[in-house]
Parts: sequence; structure tokens; C-alpha cells
Amino acid sequence: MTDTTTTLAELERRATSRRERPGYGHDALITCDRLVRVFSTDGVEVQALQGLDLLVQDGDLMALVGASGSGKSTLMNILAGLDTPTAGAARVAGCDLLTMGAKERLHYRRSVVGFIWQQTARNLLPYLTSAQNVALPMQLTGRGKNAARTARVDELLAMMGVADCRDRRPAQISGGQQQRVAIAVALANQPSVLLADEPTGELDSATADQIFGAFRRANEELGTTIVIVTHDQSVASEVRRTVAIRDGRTSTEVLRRTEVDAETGQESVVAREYAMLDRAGRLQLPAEYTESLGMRHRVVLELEQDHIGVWPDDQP
Ligand SMILES: Nc1ncnc2c1ncn2[C@@H]1O[C@H](COP(=O)(O)OP(=O)(O)OP(=O)(O)O)[C@@H](O)[C@H]1O
Repeated sequence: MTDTTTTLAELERRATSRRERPGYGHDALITCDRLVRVFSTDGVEVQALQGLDLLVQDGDLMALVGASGSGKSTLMNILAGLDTPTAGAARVAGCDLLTMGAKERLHYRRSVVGFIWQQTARNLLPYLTSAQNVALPMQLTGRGKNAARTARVDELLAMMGVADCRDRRPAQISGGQQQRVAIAVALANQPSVLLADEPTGELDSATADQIFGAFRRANEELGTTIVIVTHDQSVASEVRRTVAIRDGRTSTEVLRRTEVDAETGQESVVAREYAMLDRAGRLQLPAEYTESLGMRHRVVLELEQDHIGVWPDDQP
């Protein structure tokens, strides 16, 4: 009898502690929890996202990389509020991207996220000057009085290093300047998150560096969280965190930190690559590792004191 009571009490205690444990990503600005997106065309299903987990903290500046077709743009479209996932959960700055109604979605796209696309022409209205392009999002949301808006427009254009483009239309400025004006447009309504899909894809490397500098300033001076999809290795290696997507899931992550040499005082950036362990305990082993050891369908796992060993199948 006592045993049964103890067991029940213990079970209850465990259930309560599980219920009270903070949910996955409760303190993250962006939470993607087992995100799935299936596209069906002509009866053929493509699983663009296959249970993707991703957490981004407030104030992060991070890059997303991955082969063509791995699901990067699908994820960005969902985070931008332009597409809805098939299953899973996605939350950005407290907004639930699956259950949002039309009105909330409009507010989300105008004020919570800002986006910059690869095609410079997609970011700006061609018949408006840079200043008018930056002012437009504020006018649409009725934000601020005229004088305050003008001041913010000038402040953002100056921060992005394109104050001299103020009164020119997109066709009268370079592609790199257009992208920097586009960042100012995206920042106009003080979004929590900036999303950029290959923002330097159409530009040469010197111009790409300037664009990246503009993102860094937005991150450091305004505290805006920034997620950049890029193929550009130099951009990916500039950020503290690079997450790789493979087959619709996050697969590896590189974290970089600055170390100071105790003797010389010299600073150097140290990068470390991590494999992602998803919430179900799944781990994606790099193909080059498994191939080099001939690992295929089964592997042997052994729990050691401070690591888990993975060996090739020992059965004939
Ligand atoms: N609207 C759609 N209809 C059908 N399939 C789609 C659609 N959008 C994307 N896909 C498919 O989903 C998968 C992921 O595509 P996605 O565009 O997200 O990849 P990506 O990593 O952004 O690629 P890239 O680097 O080439 O832009 C691909 O197989 C793609 O063909």
C-alpha cells in the first residue's frame, strides 16, 4: 500500500515537474519546432522542411547556409509570414505563425519582421526616391508625425552609408546602394527581426562586404536580430553563428568566438563545428564520416563516461 502511494506520488511529482518545465525555445526570439512544409504539385509531394528545429536568440546575427534545394527559402518565406507550415510550430517575437489571422499577419509583416531579397528590384519601388521608399512603411502603419518620419529616414540612410542617395530613385543608384537603402526600408518600422535571402547574391565581393557591414551596424546599433541566407562563404564566416540546413533539417552549426592570447594579447577568431541533435535525439552524421568507415544501415553505439562512441556494424 505504502509502495503504491509512493509510486503514485512520485509519478505525480514527475508529471508536475514536466508540466512546469519551460517549453522548447521559451526564451528564444525565433522558435521553429519540428517544422514541416510539404508542397504538392501534380500529385507529387516534396517535403521541403522535414521537422526542422531552430532557435534564434534576441540580438543574434546569424547565417543560414545549405545546398540548393535544402529548404532555406522555404524557411525564410515562413518566417517572413508569406507562407504557412504544414505542421510543427513556429513563433517569432511571441507571434504564432501557424494560427495568425489575416489582420495579425499584416501587422506581423509590417512591424515585426523586415525582409531584404536577393533581387534588388524586389526591395524598392522604382518610382520613389530612397527617402520616399524608407518613409513608405511608416506611412502605411501611420507611425510618427511627418517631422519625426523625416528624421528617422535621414538617420537610417546615414547609418547605412547612403545619405547621398536620399533623393535619387533606384535606377539612379548602384545595386549595392539599392540593397543598403533596402535595409533602411526594412528597418523603418523598428522590426524585431530582419530576414535577408541571399542579399549579396547579385553583387561583387567588395560591395557584398559593404552590405554585410550595414547589417552589422543594424545589429550592433539597433539591436535588431538578423538572419541571413547566403552562399557567400565570406559572409558566413563573418558571423558568430552559421547554421547549415540539409534535406529540410538543421544539420550542423559553426560557432565562432574571439580568443585573446594570454601572452601576446593578440585576438583571434576560433571556430568550432557542432552537429545538431534534434529533440527526438536524432543526429545527422556527415556523409564523409560514414562513408569513410563504411557505415550504412546500422551502427553500434556505446555510452562512455563523457562521450558516445559510434562504430560500424560488427555483424556480417
Ligand atoms: N512552391 C513550391 N512548390 C513545389 N515545390 C517547391 C516549392 N518551393 C520549393 N519547393 C521545393 O522544396 C525544396 C526546397 O526548396 P527551397 O527553395 O526552400 O530551397 P533552397 O535551399 O532555398 O534552394 P536555393 O538555394 O536553390 O534557393 C526544393 O526541392 C524545391 O524544389
